[in-house]
Formats: sequence, C-alpha cells, structure tokens
Amino acid sequence: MDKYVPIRDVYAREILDSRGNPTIEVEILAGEKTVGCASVPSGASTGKYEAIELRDGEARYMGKGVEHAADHVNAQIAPEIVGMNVLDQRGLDEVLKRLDGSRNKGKLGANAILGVSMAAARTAAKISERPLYTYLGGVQARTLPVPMMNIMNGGRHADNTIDIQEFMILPVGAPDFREGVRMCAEIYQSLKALLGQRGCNTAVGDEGGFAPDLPDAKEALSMLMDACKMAGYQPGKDMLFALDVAASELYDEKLNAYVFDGESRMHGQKVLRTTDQMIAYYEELLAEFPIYSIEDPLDEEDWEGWVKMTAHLGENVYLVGDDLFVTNTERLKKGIELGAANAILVKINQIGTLSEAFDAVEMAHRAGWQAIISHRSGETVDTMIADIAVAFNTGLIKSGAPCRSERVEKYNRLMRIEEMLGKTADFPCYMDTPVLK
Ligand SMILES: C=C(OP(=O)(O)O)C(=O)O
Ligand SMILES: [Mg+2]
Repeated sequence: MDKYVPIRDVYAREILDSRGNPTIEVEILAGEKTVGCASVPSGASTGKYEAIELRDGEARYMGKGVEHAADHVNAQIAPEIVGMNVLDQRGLDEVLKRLDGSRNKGKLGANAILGVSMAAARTAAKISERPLYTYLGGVQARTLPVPMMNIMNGGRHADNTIDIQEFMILPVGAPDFREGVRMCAEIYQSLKALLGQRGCNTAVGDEGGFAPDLPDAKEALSMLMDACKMAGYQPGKDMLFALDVAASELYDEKLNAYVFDGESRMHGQKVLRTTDQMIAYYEELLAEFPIYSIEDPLDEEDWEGWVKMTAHLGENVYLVGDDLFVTNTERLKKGIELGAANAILVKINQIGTLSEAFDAVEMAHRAGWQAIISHRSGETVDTMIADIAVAFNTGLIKSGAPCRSERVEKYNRLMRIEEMLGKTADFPCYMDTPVLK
C-alpha cells in the first residue's frame, strides 16, 4: 500500500429502498475532505444461509431493525475504524468481520457491515482519483457485462400466476454493451405491446418486468420468443433467455415436491413436481427454447439433486447457484467439489463485505465457472454493482428490467463506463455457448 489516508468519520442513516422498506446509507469521510457514500439493497426471496440483515422478521416493520443497523455503524463500528487507512479495503473488511464475530454477521447486521465496506471503497476510489471499477479491478478491468434483463416477473416478486420468479433476456448478438441495452429495451417495449394485444395486464413486478397472469412457464417463454421476433431479433442467435426459478420458494418439505401454485390455479388442478420431474421439465424447456442459464432450479438444501442435474444437463446450460451458495466461499467450495452447479450468482449483501464477494468470484473463475453479479429485488439508486461487474470481468450482470430507475441506473452507469474505456472496452461474445451448438 503506497499511501495512508485515515478514516476521520463514519455516519449511517436510514433511507428507503425501491419497495418502500427502510434500508441504510453510509458516508465515510477520509483524509482532508473526501466523502464517499453507499447504500445497501435487500432481497425478498432470500436464501436460508445468507448473512443476516437487521430488518428481518419482526425487525422489518417501521425500520426498527434498520435503525439498529445504523446505530451499530455509528456507535460500534465507527469508533473502531476511525484512524484506519481507507485505502486498505481488505484490512477494513477483516476488522468489520472481527467486530461482528458471528458466522452470519447477525450481531452488527450484514447491512451495517456492507454499508461501511461499500462506502470505504467509494471514498478510496475518490482519493485515488480513479473510477471505482479501476480502483477495485486495476488495469485489467475492461470487460462490460452482458446484461441479463429480467423482463417478466413472477414468484415472490409479483402477485401474478407465474411461479418462476424471473424470465431474462441476454443480447448475445450485440457488438457492445450500449447496443445490447438498446436491443433489450426494444424487446421490453415489444413485450408490452404484445401483452396489450393479447389482453394481458402490463403492470410490473419488483424488478420492473411485466407480471401478467399466464398459464405456465412455456407460455411465458413463447411470449418472449414472440416479443424478440416482433422487435426484429432472432431468438437463439441475437438473444438468449435465462430463468431464475428461485425453487426454494416452491419447495414443500412435507410433500418433498415443488408446488406450482399459479399453474395449479390456471389449470384447475394441483401441479406438483418431484426433483426428477423438475429435471425432466427443464430438459423439455431446454429442448424448446434457447436458454443460456437456469438459476436455483432446485431447493437450496438439495445438493444431491443439484449434482444429478449438473451431471445430466450441465453440458448444455449454466446452472446458477444463488440461494444454494449465497456468495459464501465455504458453500461454493462444497459445490465445486461435488459438481453441484457450474455458475454462481454473486450478491454483495448475501455475504456482507466486498472482499468476501470478490473471493467468491475468484474461486468460481478458478474452477472455470461463470460468476454473475446481481442486484436485489429491493434496491437503491446505488450503482456499485455495475463497477464491480467490470472490475472483476464477470461478463454477466443481473439488474432487472430496462425500467424503474433503481435498475436502469446500473445499466446507465455501465454505458458511461463503456464510454470511459473507449477502444479498450471488451464485450464478451457468448455465441459459442452450448445452447447454440
Ligand atoms: C434478485 C433476486 O431476488 P431477491 O433479491 O429477492 O433474492 C434473486 O433471487 O436472484
Ligand atoms: Mg435468484
């Protein structure tokens, strides 16, 4: 470390997230007068093994837990880190972990800890007079991610009949990020027109995707195919699809099966699928639609099912562990050893510090896996995940639909980064992806 710039003040306050729930924002003053500010997102379909944010359960009403998180920053974290070098991100993150001392960061709160970790990075980047993505990633930070835009919402993110949580589009045929965003936005508008023509609701879910009452996932995917074509793009060539099933939300332990409530309502009979039936169902979907990845296809406890599914389908599709791995390198290591997936979703608030999230990306890349940087369904306008995706060359980002400012801000930030990088910017080509073969 070439420079020592002491942290002089740390302050957290309560603000609102995109669902109207309280969250926290942290400001850090370092050196003479440099202030960095960051805010923390929050999930709805949270994994059982995520780091604990202080607003879960009873603490969720009226920000009670969030006030505690802010108090923890102001009363317990601030005195310990004032005087530390803001340019030593890893050292700071280590101290934050030690101060909490619990396995799941439930003592001080993962939201309190992450807010400080993020704000420190932002202050440090300003002091270094470098954009955040270069401060975090160095000179090799130059890959823009392919956006995985979630344009149809279901599950816990909407009140409609679609049981699968997310239907995403990936502009793999785009020459650069900006063009990719344009293609996705056009398809989003086409989908809206199509839904209108077919008499479906065009209200949106938490992540800005449309939330119509459709009979099942096949119907939703057919709609995406039609919307692509209507916008002038060829599914399977210009565009690929991705699903986030968020299957832990569907799994019923007593029945040892996945319950598709929406599909049951639409078809007038109870639709249940066992693990084997789920795998067979995905195989059918893969045969019919150009699907690049399936996130959380099975329950977060079903390691055996994941191993079976990866052995069976892992050559043809990325199987992404979100609730399964919760950005935790211990769980990821187990998954890599077992062969229980071939990609990880990385959400910084699932683990609580930037350093630990970076470790998860690195571990995945070393195993030859994909890592996808992701927002949460409850977001703020903070754009740090855009810089993180570039810093770690993940080549993929999930940030919702091209509508709702808290989602769009991340895409807009990436367009600005692409401009800053100029000719050195790289945009991955996934045309050789297994589903296209
Ligand atoms: C973004 C997601 O939703 P949430 O933030 O509700 O976990 C997800 O499950 O990938
Ligand atoms: Mg998910």
